Amino acid sequence: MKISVLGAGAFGTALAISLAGKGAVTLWARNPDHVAEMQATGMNMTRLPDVQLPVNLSLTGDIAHALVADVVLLSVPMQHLAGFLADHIPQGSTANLVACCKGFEVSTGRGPVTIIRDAAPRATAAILTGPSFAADIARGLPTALTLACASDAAGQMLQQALTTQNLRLYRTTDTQGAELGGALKNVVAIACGVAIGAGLGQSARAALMTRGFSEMTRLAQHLGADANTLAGLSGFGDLVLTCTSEQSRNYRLGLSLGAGNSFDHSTTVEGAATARAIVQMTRASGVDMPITQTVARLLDGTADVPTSMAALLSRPLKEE
Ligand SMILES: NC(=O)C1=CN([C@@H]2O[C@H](COP(=O)(O)OP(=O)(O)OC[C@H]3O[C@@H](n4cnc5c(N)ncnc54)[C@H](OP(=O)(O)O)[C@@H]3O)[C@@H](O)[C@H]2O)C=CC1
Ligand SMILES: O=C(CO)COP(=O)(O)O
Repeated sequence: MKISVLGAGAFGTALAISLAGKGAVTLWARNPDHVAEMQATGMNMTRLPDVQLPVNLSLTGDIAHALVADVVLLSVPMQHLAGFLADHIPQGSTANLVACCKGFEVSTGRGPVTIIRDAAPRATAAILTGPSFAADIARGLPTALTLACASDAAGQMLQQALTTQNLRLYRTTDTQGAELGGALKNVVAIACGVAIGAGLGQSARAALMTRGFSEMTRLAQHLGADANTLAGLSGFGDLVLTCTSEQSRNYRLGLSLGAGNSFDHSTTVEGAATARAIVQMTRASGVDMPITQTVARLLDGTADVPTSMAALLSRPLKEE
């Protein structure tokens, strides 16, 4: 079984390291200088410093070479996925394509699996998502993720192919639920970061996590996804990790916003664009998404932290 990972960011590199422990893996980076640097140093200094790349991991800038694989992992940021597929994956492709990104596209409201299906309708489209920091996977720490694929047979094959000694995959056919969990938890993590950054305390964070989970489940059910998927690794599991750790870039963006500090906007923070995408998606449907709307307003600069918190606290009282 030959596996290729397209995108040598932190997550793609970590997955490639883990998978190289059990077979032939190719890691593709778009920048030839980046490939040369990784080959020379045996590390991905820019994206995953301090981690040695296995000697059997093949590094390439040649996408045609990388596409000769049984399974292709797509590890580019969400807002670039559609353009990346249009540039590199033939429309008639029958490959096994696994999205390794989290979010919704601002311009169309599509999630990663839908984007893959639209770009290559004959391909097998799947998503790998759940609670995991790239640095943990790369260091071989135990991690459990969700592999979602509409075809259970293909999902079983991918589950076997992508499970490693320390990376344990659970399987579902609910791709929509898996997409939504991974996308929405990032938005709630920004909100939690804001609360902690603004000094509102751990109780406020617990409230945001719980009501955020309720919001995630509400939207998922409205769209026809399975609430059980949201309660699993790709939803609840990733929410817990991302809302409680400063390793998370989404949470750190929230911390900066809450504390009034600057933030490096070249950092990959999927929840920012996703908050905007979800607000657009839900505008007509009437699904109540107060935390997502608050995060979108904070990011757009149309509300400040005290006003936003006051607005959340003054919502009409209701049953839990
Ligand atoms: N980091 C983590 O712990 C985890 C990340 N994820 C998800 O993985 C996805 C990727 O994140 P992550 O790896 O952390 O991001 P990084 O910021 O570490 O890296 C992004 C990578 O994408 C590449 N890239 C950016 N734009 C394009 C493009 N248009 N075409 C091709 N390649 C492109 C970058 O290339 P270049 O270096 O040349 O700029 C870089 O290699 C995100 O959706 C994230 O939510 C999921 C779980 C854990
Ligand atoms: O998705 C992640 C953990 O599962 C990584 O979180 P960040 O993108 O916020 O760093």
